[in-house]
Amino acid sequence: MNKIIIGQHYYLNIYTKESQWDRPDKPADPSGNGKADGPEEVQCSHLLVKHSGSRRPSSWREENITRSKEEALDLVKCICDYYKNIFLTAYREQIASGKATFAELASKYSDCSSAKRGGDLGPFSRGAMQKPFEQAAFALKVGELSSPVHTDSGIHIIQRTA
Ligand SMILES: O=C(O)CN(Cc1ccccc1)C(=O)c1nc(-c2ccccc2)[nH]c1C(=O)O
Repeated sequence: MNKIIIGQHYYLNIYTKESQWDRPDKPADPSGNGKADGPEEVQCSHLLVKHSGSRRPSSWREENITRSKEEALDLVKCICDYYKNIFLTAYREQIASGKATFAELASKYSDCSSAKRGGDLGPFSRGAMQKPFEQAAFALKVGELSSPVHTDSGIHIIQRTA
């Protein structure tokens, strides 16, 4: 039987109407979809760099991918820095079109078949992608760029677009 202590504060989630004694460790989700654990669906673009340890070390760019995992990580970091540098130094109108910059990089360098669509993967829910990719994608805010994400397919940079 829970003890009621007169005068002790409790916390009410005004969206889900749930109450709790402990102070919440993250803001309530205003979308009111009843789940405090973020959006149900996100849309992302990504740039995949495969390596010799990838599950399928082949792509539209290169029939037989032999670069090492370390070389792939260096490449991803270099593309990431290049993109962030353009993004940060660009004027407001160019930042508004920053997505096009990401799409250009993905269409040039990504080993994923989505390169033809500037890396766009379309909207997806939890359970659709490899776990490391899903965790990173759902932790991004719209417009944000991930750090390098490792999956069985290779190493990704992910940009959440919606
Ligand atoms: O991992 C594998 O065994 C082979 N795959 C999976 C795959 C292959 C073709 C189309 C889509 C996915 C890939 O290597 C792969 N994974 C992705 C991928 C991984 C995570 C998120 C989005 C795409 N793209 C590709 C691709 O060739 O185009």
